[in-house]
Amino acid sequence: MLAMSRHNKLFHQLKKGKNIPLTCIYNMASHQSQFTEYKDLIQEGDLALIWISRGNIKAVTIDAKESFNTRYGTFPHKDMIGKQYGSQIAIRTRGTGRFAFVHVLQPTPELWTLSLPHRTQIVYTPDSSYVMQRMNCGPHTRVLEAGTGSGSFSHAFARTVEKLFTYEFHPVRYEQAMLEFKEHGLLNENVTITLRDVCEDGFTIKKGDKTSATFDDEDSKELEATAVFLDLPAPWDAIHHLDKVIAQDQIVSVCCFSPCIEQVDKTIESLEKNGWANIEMVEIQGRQYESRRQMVRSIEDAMERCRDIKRRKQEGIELKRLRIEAEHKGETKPDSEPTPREPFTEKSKFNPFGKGTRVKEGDPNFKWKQVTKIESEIKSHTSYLTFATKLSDKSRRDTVVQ
Ligand SMILES: C[S@@+](CC[C@H](N)C(=O)[O-])C[C@H]1O[C@@H](n2cnc3c(N)ncnc32)[C@H](O)[C@@H]1O
Repeated sequence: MLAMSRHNKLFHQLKKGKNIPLTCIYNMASHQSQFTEYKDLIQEGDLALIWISRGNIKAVTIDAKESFNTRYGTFPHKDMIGKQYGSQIAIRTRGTGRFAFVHVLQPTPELWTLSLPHRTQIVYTPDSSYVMQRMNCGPHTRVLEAGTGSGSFSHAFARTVEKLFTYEFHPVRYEQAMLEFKEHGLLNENVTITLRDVCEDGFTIKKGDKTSATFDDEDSKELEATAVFLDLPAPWDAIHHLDKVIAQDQIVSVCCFSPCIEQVDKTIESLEKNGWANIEMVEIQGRQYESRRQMVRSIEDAMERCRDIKRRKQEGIELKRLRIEAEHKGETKPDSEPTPREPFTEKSKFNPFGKGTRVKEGDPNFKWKQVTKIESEIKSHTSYLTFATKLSDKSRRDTVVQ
C-alpha cells in the first residue's frame, strides 16, 4: 500500500463527495513550505517526490512506518530518512535478486507539475516560466489567477511572487486546491484561494466570502494586483472587473491562456475596450535540440565523389555491354567483369558523402564540426498566450521624478 497521509485520506473523502469542514483543513498540522524553503535531508513528515522513471514521479509523505511499493519491489521509507535529497535508494528485486532503485527528490513547482493529481488541464513549465518572465514576476509582484484548476501554475507563482490571489468556481476543486495548498504550507506563506465565479462576481474578497483569507479590522482585502493570469474558457467576461482590483500607479500585466484563436480574438476585443495596451499574442512551440558532430568535407572530397560517380557509370555501361554480348553468344555470364575500382580515398574506401564504409561520429581520423539538429515536429503547443499591459493613473508625480 502506498503511504496514505492525512492529506490523501481527506482527498479521498473529497473525491467521494463528502463534505469536509474548513476547520478540519485549517487544523491540519501546518509546516513551512518545502516548495519555497530548501532543505538537505529527508525527514519524517516531509512531502517527497519519488522519481521512478521519466514521466513516473509519485508524491509521498515520509512516514517511518510506511513503504513505497513499485512493480520492482518495496522501498521502506525508513531507508530514506536521514539521506540527502536526490539520493538513490536501491533494493534487491523480488525473484531475480537484481537491484532496483528510485531517487527521492525535494518538491519543486516544476516536479509538482509533472506529478500532481490532474483535476483539470494544467499549465506546464515551458508556458508558466515564459508567462512569469513576460509579466516581470518577482518578489514584489501581486498576482490574480483564475481559475486555480489543479494548482499547477499556482505553485510556480507562489515560489516567486509576493502574493497570489487565486480563484476557482468549482466547489470540489476549490476544496481540493485549498487542502493541497495548506498541506504544502502555501496558505501560511503567500497564497489566498477564494471560491468565486470571476466572470460573474469579479475579484474583490470581502468578509463572509468563501475564502482562505483571514480578516482583522478590514471588511475587504486590498488586492493591488500588478499581474493577472486568466486560464478560463471566457476570459473576456472577467476583464472588465479588473479595474477595481489592479494597482493604479504601476504598469500591470495581464496574460490570458486560451487554446483557440477565436478566444484570442474575443479577448483582444475586450482588452481594447477596457483600455489595455501593448496587446500581443504569443505561441510557445517546444522542440528538442540535439547537439551532433558533422564531418567537414573538402573540395577534394567533392571532386573525388564526382570522379567516383563517373567511374561507376562507365563500369555500368561496360558491364551492360558485356552482358548483351554474352546473351548473343548464348552464355549466362560475361567472359570477363570490369576490373575492380580503386579505393575512393586513402582512408580505406571511405566515401565522405554517405556511401561506402561507415565512419563513427567523432572518429579522430576525420575533421568534425559541432552542429544542432532540431526535431521537425512541434510537440508542446497547448494554448495561445495573449499579453497586455495597463497603467491606470498616468498623472505625473513630481516627488518621484525629482
Ligand atoms: C484549465 S483549468 C486551470 C488550470 C490551472 N491553470 C493549472 O495550471 O492547474 C481552468 C479552471 O478554471 C475554472 N473556471 C472556469 N471558469 C471560471 C470562472 N468563471 N471563475 C473561476 N474559475 C473558473 C475551472 O473550474 C477550472 O478548474
